[in-house]
Amino acid sequence: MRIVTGEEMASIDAITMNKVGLPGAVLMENAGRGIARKLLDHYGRKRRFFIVIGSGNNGGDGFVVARVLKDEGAEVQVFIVPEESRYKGDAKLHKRVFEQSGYRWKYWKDIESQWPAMLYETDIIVDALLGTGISGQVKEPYASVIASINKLKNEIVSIDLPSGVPAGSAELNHEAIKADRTLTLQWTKVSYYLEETKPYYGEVDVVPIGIPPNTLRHLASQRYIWGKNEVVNSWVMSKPNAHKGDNGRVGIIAGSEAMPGAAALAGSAAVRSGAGFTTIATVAQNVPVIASHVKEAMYTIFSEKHGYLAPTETELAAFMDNKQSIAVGPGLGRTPALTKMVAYLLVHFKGVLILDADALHCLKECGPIVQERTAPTVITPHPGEMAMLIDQSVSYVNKNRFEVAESYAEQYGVYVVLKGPNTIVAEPSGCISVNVTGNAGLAKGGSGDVLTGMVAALVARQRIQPALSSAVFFHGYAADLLAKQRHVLATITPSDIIEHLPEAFSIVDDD
Ligand SMILES: NC(=O)C1=CN([C@@H]2O[C@H](COP(=O)(O)OP(=O)(O)OC[C@H]3O[C@@H](n4cnc5c(N)ncnc54)[C@H](O)[C@@H]3O)[C@@H](O)[C@H]2O)[C@@H](O)CC1
Ligand SMILES: [K+]
Repeated sequence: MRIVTGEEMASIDAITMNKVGLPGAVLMENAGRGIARKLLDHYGRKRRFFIVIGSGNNGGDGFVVARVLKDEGAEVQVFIVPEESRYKGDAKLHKRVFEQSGYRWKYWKDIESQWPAMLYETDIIVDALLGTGISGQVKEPYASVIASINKLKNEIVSIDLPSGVPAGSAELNHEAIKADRTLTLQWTKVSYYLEETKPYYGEVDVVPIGIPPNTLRHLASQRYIWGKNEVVNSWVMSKPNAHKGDNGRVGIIAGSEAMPGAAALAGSAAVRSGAGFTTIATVAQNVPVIASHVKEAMYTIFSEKHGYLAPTETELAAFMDNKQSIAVGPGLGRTPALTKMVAYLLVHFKGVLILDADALHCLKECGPIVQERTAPTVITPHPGEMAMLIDQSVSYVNKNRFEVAESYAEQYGVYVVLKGPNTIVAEPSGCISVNVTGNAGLAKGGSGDVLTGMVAALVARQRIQPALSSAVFFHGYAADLLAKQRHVLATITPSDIIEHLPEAFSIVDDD
């Protein structure tokens, strides 16, 4: 399933009309009919609908919804916001079809004074005011209509996207409809995955409108959702006669004297995610405590300085030998020795190198080596770490997640796993996949260490992009499984996530 901006949606609509030959009025009929069907399925015919219609094609969809609901015997009132003369093209056509079907609309401004009382008797408000065609601040009379609707307690269902919310960005300096439910057309829009605009959408359901998939080849951007189907379809099953070496040799460099837990979580997650061999490199005093938690791992003791890892090049060279992937970072602390270690691994390690947590802070100094590296490099920043890497604020990163992840991945030739709600995986090619699993129970120290261990295990035996996207999926999916058992998300711990990985992985049925 793709994720699009308003401009991309308009260009695909145009290609469908002009190149494929499916008229816009048919797409609008499909859109309105699909939405009416969902409304009837969800709310039934006995509910009363109040449809508010704007002057663009989103309003045109509103006329189709109104006609189909009336055809089906539902109680519907229709109000248009602009002057009648403003309707053009397909919206004008469907306004006429609505009228010729014997149905009537009223001007919003004529009922404005009585509408709170009218709406008191109305169950559901359908918002067909503005769609993907909005530009800039919402102008009058739409701004006042939106503000009035938001004051009501009625259930609000938006067509395509909540009116006033831009499709492709989180630029929102004005009031927009706060929908309970959004029935989005054909594909979800970028703003649904951004922290600032997501809450406006409410629950989202996708309504196909008949755009042929081959039109997608005209899109330059590649953003898509990585869901259960993608995980299952891309999963490479273990061979029935596999031996340990076939399941990947994974190295985890983690844990200073004060932070043994980070190494235990990352190591344990790698083991639980099916790594054939997991070796944890840490300070000597950590080994007994970590080993009591991660019995299956092997241990390498690195030289240290004041409780922080400071390995020699010989120690690093020996550790790298034979490994498909190495993750560096959890619980290491930011020391000059860490920067040296990261630089050495970037140059000399030929497998997949995963840089997380403290190791990310070395990247600014190591930029040119990262660009020159030919083996795959993965970085797993949370928004704060990403902001540090590009010298921007966290709010800038949150508002521009797609662009930030994509441009960093392209500039440095790395895979970026930008964490947060709807974690993004950006490939060096610019291709982006978005995760839809997970919940607030994951917002805890240690949860990133678990993901790092999972990533290290999966990249060691699967292709890199599906491995990253699927690791993120399983991490969130385990949290979703736990959420079904617990009423309070706050009680979910990173260790619980590790324990639930077998249940999460069972969707790929790898016996
Ligand atoms: N043929 C098509 O292109 C299809 C489009 N569809 C619908 O059409 C929508 C896009 O249609 P449009 O491009 O006509 O745009 P919209 O319906 O989103 O709105 C554009 C209208 O709003 C006005 N407007 C723009 N910015 C504004 C602002 N800041 N404040 C107040 N008014 C503003 C414009 O003057 C124009 O009248 C989609 O969201 C979808 O609902 C669907 O019917 C499927 C087919
Ligand atoms: K809308």
